[in-house]
Amino acid sequence: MTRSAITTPPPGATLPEPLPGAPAPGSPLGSHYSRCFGCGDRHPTGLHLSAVTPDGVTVTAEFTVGEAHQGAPGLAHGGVLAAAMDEVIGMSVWLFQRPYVTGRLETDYLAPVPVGTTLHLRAWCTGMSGRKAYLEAEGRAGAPDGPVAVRAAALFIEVGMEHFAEHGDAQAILAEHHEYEVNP
Ligand SMILES: CCCCCCCCCCCC(=O)SCCNC(=O)CCNC(=O)[C@H](O)C(C)(C)COP(=O)(O)OP(=O)(O)OC[C@H]1O[C@@H](n2cnc3c(N)ncnc32)[C@H](O)[C@@H]1OP(=O)(O)O
Repeated sequence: MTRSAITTPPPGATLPEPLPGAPAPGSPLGSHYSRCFGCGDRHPTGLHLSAVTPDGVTVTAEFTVGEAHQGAPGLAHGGVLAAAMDEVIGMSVWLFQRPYVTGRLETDYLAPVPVGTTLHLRAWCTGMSGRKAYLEAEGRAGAPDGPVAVRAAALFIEVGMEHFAEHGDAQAILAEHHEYEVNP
């Protein structure tokens, strides 16, 4: 991965440990929003990622490239592949039980990805420092040990839950996250 200094953990960054209450290894991670382009099952043309965590700190997921995801005829759009990287990284950082958003996402495209290909995605954290989490992801074509078609490195920034209510749709949050208080 040709990651930049911005997505490289600084000296002293720490690696996450599985937290109490983390999903059991192999158990599916839920969608954070049913209409999310990345993971929502109610999004008509989204990526429909469903993920599992093998160990409480990393995430694996599958994404099958569909007709709605093309750039060149018959090939996945690069922005859609970046979205898949963003989503699987977002799912992995969700394991830390604090809300984060993408600050920076760097993507390397190593091979074209034809429609119908299933990408086997994996995301992991390379370090945490204050509000910053440094993460990487890869997508392998056809099998978990298939050739790497896309790679990413990212800087995610921790925010308060109010970030989503202030800038987004508070009613939609309440409809899906019953544990969330808009005015705590
Ligand atoms: C209800 C359930 C929902 C659950 C929802 C779950 C959603 C997950 C979805 C997947 C993830 C996404 O797509 S999220 C959507 C895409 N991303 C976004 O919309 C984020 C838009 N950006 C922002 O809102 C803001 O810029 C923030 C929050 C990232 C940062 O603003 P801030 O809180 O004011 O903090 P700020 O001081 O600027 O930055 C903190 C530190 O991070 C550094 N920093 C910040 N951005 C960058 C950057 N791009 N490149 C380098 N460094 C950066 C700063 O230099 C600083 O370093 P230092 O000076 O401290 O050293």
